[in-house]
Amino acid sequence: MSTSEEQELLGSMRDRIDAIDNQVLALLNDRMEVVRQVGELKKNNKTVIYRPEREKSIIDRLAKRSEGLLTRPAIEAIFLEVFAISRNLELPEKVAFLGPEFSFTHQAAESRFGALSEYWALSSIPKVFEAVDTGRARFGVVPIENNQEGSVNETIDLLGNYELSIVAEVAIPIHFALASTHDSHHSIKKIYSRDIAFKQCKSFIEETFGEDIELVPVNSTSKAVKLALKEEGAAALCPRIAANQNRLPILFDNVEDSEDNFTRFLILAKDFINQKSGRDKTTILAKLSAKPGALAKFLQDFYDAGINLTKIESRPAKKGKNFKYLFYIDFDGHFEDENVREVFLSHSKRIKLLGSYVKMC
Ligand SMILES: C=C(O[C@@H]1C=C(C(=O)O)C=C[C@H]1O)C(=O)O
Repeated sequence: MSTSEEQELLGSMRDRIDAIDNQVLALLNDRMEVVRQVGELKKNNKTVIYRPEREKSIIDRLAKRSEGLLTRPAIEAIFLEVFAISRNLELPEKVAFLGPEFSFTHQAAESRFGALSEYWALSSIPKVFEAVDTGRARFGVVPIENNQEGSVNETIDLLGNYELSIVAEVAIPIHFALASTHDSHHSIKKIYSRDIAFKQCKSFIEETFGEDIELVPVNSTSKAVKLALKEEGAAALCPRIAANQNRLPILFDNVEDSEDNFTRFLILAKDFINQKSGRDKTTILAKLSAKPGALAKFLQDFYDAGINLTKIESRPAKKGKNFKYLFYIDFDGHFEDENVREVFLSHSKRIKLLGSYVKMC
């Protein structure tokens, strides 16, 4: 094919793409008009805007129906953004998250609430709880666990102290980059980062720098980037996006020890109840008496009801000198499922329901 024929073919294919885009745009506008009407209805009924179980059922249906090149993750990526824009149109809702900007929590929040939502970076997990509790933010996003390092105890304890609900969970892969103004690691004498990042990149640091390196923990990877930008001989271990946003060159990318490094985040709201989606997870806090066998009996009731527990974590109740414990428990199912209701009924005084939500992990 000659160059001019190729140009002509490319031109006609691009014309087809333009025509299809016109249709996609018109259809999206039609969709948004219906969404706006749903929003009106919800406002009149004072019902919640965000319905994760409905969004999941749309993606399930479309993934099953798709006959073209789009895979389920591709459909999910496109439609999660469409939903986020829809919700923003129904009612703009502020999303607080554990900052700073471009933190992993920010990435988790954006994966659910899209590019157009109003975000609010807060400097600590308690501040995110407080913002949602006082109504200054409609949603809060906080980390709950990393699959290499375990639970974020601060989040578990705060779930016990506040009356907030878990609306949804999000897991995102965690990748770290080593960024510095120096173009050789031999010039680097000091690395700034969060404590947890040093732990997750331990082998890389040892193999690259040996003993000859100072690791300086700071509160956030963004702060690490800012310090590394200013200081001679310094580097930051940070999310790639944090380095890029601050124009700090990346020397090594994906330096985490495990390729299988994920962090799970919770989306919190006040006065929020999810309807059943068919694939749900429920989280509770259980306060058990300090009698022998109390935990065994409690867990036996879940087993007898055919409920699959997916996580159990004990936390000190932090009261008195007799060392009582609270148990943070995740299990498959929705609080309205018959078998779950029965277990809840027989332990009503011991259980605090934190939420039932679409199981994503
Ligand atoms: C439009 C709705 O509100 C939100 C937006 C959705 C959408 O764009 O399809 C789906 C569920 C809700 O999170 C709805 O509830 O149907």
